[in-house]
Amino acid sequence: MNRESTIDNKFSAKAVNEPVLQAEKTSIYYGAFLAVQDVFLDIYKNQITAFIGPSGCGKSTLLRCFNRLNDLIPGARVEGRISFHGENLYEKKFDKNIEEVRRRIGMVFQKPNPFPKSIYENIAFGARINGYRGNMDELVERSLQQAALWDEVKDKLKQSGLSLSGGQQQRLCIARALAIQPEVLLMDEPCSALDPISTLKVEELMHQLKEHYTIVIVTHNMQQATRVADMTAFFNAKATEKGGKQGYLVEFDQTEVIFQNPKEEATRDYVSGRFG
Ligand SMILES: Nc1ncnc2c1ncn2[C@@H]1O[C@H](COP(=O)(O)OP(=O)(O)OP(=O)(O)O)[C@@H](O)[C@H]1O
Repeated sequence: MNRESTIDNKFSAKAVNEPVLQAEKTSIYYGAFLAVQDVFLDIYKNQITAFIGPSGCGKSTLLRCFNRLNDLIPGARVEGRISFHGENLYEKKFDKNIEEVRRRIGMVFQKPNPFPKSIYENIAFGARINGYRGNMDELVERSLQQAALWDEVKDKLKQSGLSLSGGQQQRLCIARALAIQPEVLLMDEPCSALDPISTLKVEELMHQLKEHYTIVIVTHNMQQATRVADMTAFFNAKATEKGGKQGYLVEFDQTEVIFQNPKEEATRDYVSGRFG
């Protein structure tokens, strides 16, 4: 996508909202391998932004940069800028505060990964580590309510989180993320391990959560993107001379534009199921 059309898209969406996170000419490497190149993208407050595109185009790689989770991968490196409320997230100032970055920008993974602890402790543990001094019972209830799980677990808070169904475990992980009061939730294919009913529950939950949180979701499920996302970014990958693949952002716009009237032919082909 050329820079001008990115700017056009940016301005049309900016009129609606302010960006919380921004990628500006962001390229991400694993060692010498350039996985994603020159991404310009804004994530708007209280909106859901979906990343879609074929396997290996760098959706998860970019997502993990938004809370510096890629720092944990040896050899991973970011060029260009990622900013959070206008401040460069990769500045030294944030190096010392990386836990705070990840508290404010939480993450939910593909596979539900509750701690092997009680349902109650799954919520309380992180809050305690983050220095929460308020009423813990209230926080546990509030977080489970927000994650639309309270009614299902209120009578068994001492049971292991691992005793819950997959869909419940994922909502427990969302509750755990919410308990440390983030501003942003990054969700990497949060429903791919769930059955259709649990998937719909998580999607309903996302609609409720966006009133208070900004959400970015990586999804392979295009119906899911159309159901939940306000904005959608379509990524693709091109073959490199060395036989690898390099990801790039093709088009970023309001979800209905991406699915009904995209500007790029590649987007049209992908959303109509012609490749991917
Ligand atoms: N930890 C890593 N070390 C080295 N290369 C990696 C690592 N993680 C991802 N890659 C490479 O970076 C590229 C982008 O991968 P990424 O997982 O971000 O793509 P994706 O679009 O999320 O794919 P999928 O939809 O299959 O999850 C791929 O070529 C992948 O092999």
